[in-house]
Amino acid sequence: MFSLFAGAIAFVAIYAYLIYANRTPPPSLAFLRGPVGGSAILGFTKVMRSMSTIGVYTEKWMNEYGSVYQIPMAAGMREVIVLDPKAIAYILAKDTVAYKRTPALKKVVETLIGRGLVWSDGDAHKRQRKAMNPAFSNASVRELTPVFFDVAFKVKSIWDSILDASQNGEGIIEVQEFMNHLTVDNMGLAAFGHDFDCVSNVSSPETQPKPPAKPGPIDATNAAVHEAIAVFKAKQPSGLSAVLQLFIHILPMVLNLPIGRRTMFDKLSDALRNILEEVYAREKVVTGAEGGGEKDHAGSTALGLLVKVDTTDPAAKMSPDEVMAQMKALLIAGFDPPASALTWGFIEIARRPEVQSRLRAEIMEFSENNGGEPTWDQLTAGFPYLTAFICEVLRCYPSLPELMRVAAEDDIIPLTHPIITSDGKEITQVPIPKGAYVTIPIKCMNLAEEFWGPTAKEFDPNRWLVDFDDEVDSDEEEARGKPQRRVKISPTVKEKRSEEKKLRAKEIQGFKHILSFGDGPRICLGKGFALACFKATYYVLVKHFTFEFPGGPKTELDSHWSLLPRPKVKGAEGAGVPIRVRRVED
Ligand code: HEM
Repeated sequence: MFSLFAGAIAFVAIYAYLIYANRTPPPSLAFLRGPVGGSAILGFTKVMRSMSTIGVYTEKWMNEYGSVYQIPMAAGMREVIVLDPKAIAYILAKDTVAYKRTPALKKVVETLIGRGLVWSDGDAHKRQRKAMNPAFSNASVRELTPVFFDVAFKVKSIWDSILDASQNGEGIIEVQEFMNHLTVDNMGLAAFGHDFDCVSNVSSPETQPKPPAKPGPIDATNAAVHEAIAVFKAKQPSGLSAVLQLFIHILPMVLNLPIGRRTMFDKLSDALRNILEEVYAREKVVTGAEGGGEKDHAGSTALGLLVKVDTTDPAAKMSPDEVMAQMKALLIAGFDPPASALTWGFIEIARRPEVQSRLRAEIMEFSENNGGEPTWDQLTAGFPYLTAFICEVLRCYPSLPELMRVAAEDDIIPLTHPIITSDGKEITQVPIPKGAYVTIPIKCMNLAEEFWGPTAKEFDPNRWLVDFDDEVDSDEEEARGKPQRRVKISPTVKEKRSEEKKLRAKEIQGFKHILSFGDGPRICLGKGFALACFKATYYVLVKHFTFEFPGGPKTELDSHWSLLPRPKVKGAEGAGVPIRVRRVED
């Protein structure tokens, strides 16, 4: 009886504290303005993290309170939202040292991936990044580009057999599922030198005719990864899991509860550990690390390179656990974001016939003039419309909608434009107290009218067709030497573009002024890898097939959470994106 009474008192006290904490910012952040209210317990967590409203309120509040403001989140926690380009560049430049992953995020990474590059900070991060960079350099991606074409052609041949087996030469193909499998095969072959053989084993949903069965049993290692991807794709967090995740930042131990997603992570982790141990052991033998072997194979894949680092450079030495964590990170980071972005690209292709025709025209023109598939240099220096299309996919659909960091020390953040404090003063720098949670809302920065103008929310690859001479990045610079292909620009488009050049988006750092790959020391390691894979995949599949939604271009979309947010067609099973595919007529 007494314990019941004590429990009730404790509950009321915690509830009252949460209400109080949500109403009053801590003194160190009280100078920042921001929205008040929200739910007593959750603050604004729900609107900030819900798929349908992510970015929407962030932009509205930026217009109201300026480019740095604070909001109450779950259980009295406060987040400082930063939408100032200079401030973002500053924070991300000091990433891993003055700004670090939050304890909750570290816990997620540790649970799912292990204590490798993605988990580490400071010097440990620098050391591991240095060891991994060469495997993802332009020179490596140039070598790997034929792998991306091979995997795309594998998808093509399966789609051909699906269309051959159909009555009317068309098929409703679950494109997201194929993109999941394609990205895993790309990672396996390019990074580990291992064929996971996922593309040939896409399960056949009822919407598509069965491709001819592949003879022979599936290798046990590959079966494990196929199963993990299937779980991953189908699993939506349960209601309880979704609620608990709102509290992850204050109670990281909720991750240890045996809720649906944790079980899914464990399964994925186990499958990956088995696969990677096998690949690691094999690679060690091949590279001669365990006596004899074909030493020249070392360095040909990311794994080969890591094993070589492991054995030849004591300063850069990585522990076996670190190597394992890197491999898991590569498989997960190299699978989920690119599969999601590729799928978004096919969604836009299916609902915008004009974009689809223009992409195909550019690809056909190259094919007719050159024959064969383009090299990495040709993909990088040419194909302006394909490049613009990919930039627009990345801008509109960033796989990570936001980055969150915790300040490891007191700091002062510079601003591009001043903000007004809660007592009406104008400030050009923002003091950030140690321990403050700082959020960089990637999706909002990519889509805010403040930076991208009145058409910010529209999917329009044309916005990227400025003179590429102004917008050279290092890849394009390197690929020069070949004649540049130019797009003919009409006077109206020219005028529109010169307006766009004045847009504040130019103030944003990161890849082509978008933050989808992050920035600073943690900028996406696989950026070049992803871009080459996207270009090869669209080149092959858009050249040979047409895409349309069975329900027409206005087909409604919904969202699905696996690890990261994924698109789905409203009402479709799991993360389903069924698209009607036909062969391109000669
Ligand atoms: C559309 C494709 C991709 C997107 C949008 C994307 C996005 C990102 C972002 C935003 C980060 C920074 C995370 C942070 O600062 O907390 C990141 C880091 C990373 N990405 Fe990617 N990524 C993509 C593809 C890839 C691929 C294909 C690979 C592997 C080949 C990869 C490997 C990594 C790794 C290892 C990191 C961690 C880097 C570090 O902590 O130093 N990513 N990615």
